Amino acid sequence: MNDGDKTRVLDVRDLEVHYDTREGPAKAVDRVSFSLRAGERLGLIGESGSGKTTVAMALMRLSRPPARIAGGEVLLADRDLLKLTDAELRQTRLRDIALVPQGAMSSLNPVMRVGDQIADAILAHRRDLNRKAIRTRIVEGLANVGLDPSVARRFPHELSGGMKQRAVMAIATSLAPKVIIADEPTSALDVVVQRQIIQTLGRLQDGLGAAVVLIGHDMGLIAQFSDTVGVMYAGRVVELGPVQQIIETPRHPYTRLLIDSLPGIRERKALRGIPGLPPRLVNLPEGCRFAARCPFAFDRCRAETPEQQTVASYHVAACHLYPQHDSLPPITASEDTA
Ligand SMILES: Nc1ncnc2c1ncn2[C@@H]1O[C@H](COP(=O)(O)OP(=O)(O)OP(=O)(O)O)[C@@H](O)[C@H]1O
Repeated sequence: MNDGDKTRVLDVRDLEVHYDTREGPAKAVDRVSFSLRAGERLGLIGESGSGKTTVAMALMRLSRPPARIAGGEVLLADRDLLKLTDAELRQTRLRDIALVPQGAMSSLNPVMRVGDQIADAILAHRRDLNRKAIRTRIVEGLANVGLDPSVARRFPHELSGGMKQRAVMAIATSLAPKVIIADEPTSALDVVVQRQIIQTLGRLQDGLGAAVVLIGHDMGLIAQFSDTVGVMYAGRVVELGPVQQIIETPRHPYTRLLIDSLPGIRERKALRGIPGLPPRLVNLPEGCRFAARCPFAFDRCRAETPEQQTVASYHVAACHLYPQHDSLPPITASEDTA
């Protein structure tokens, strides 16, 4: 029986990433856990600085000083990526897990034709393929992201922003990875192109049967794409659950404020307007990282870090309101304007 769609392809457990600073470690990613099944789409959302890119880099084991993976596991099938040798890691990247990095321009080599860049990615793994087979794969790879075969002969500067992003997606998926991490693949593109790129990512993923982690700060775009949404705040996943539940009955106060701050979820606006600022990540006191901005905070929130609680089926929230409550209490007028 093929139960591939039920198989966990990525299991992230208690991932911790610190930036070493003169004042001590900044805990930019703190015990982040989530898992993905084949074909699943997880959207990871949070304000700027919440740790999304730091997670993406750690999932590829691309963290560089001052960033340091301080703990946890990244299980691809049953292998912990954090324990692989450098040679094993080179084989695993692109083939098992691939990153569509933030900023297409900076990830393309400006002095190399697009086709050669795809060929390089393939050749790093498939020395057995001859020129014709590689050529076929380049044309297929370009077609999969909606690009004409002629793009293979072009240099990055000859392409529009959207085409560059598609070219990056073609390189990242040239070895048919099982997991694709897409870090804000639409930032710096106009709204129409953004939607097209997300649709292309979806089609590409369907074709490959891959799982996707889509990182972004646009709840509309994330909601449109994802099956599951993880909400990050100051380095922690504060809520994780099915997209519809997250939108309709958010349990964590931060998620609720995030959604309430959107003029209309379908209008695809960026996050804005939660009063206050996230905490500094060095020398953090015990307690919930959101407590200072939370309309529901009580003494325990400032003293004890909340762990994830199951709040509904496949839905967790890291908040001391649970499991005592079924849902989030209403925000009163005075709290609303606080
Ligand atoms: N080189 C660094 N040294 C110290 N702290 C850093 C460094 N790089 C990032 N950080 C901190 O790590 C935290 C997470 O940053 P990260 O870039 O992962 O956030 P993000 O959610 O991806 O933001 P964005 O949406 O703007 O890309 C931030 O609070 C940032 O201040």
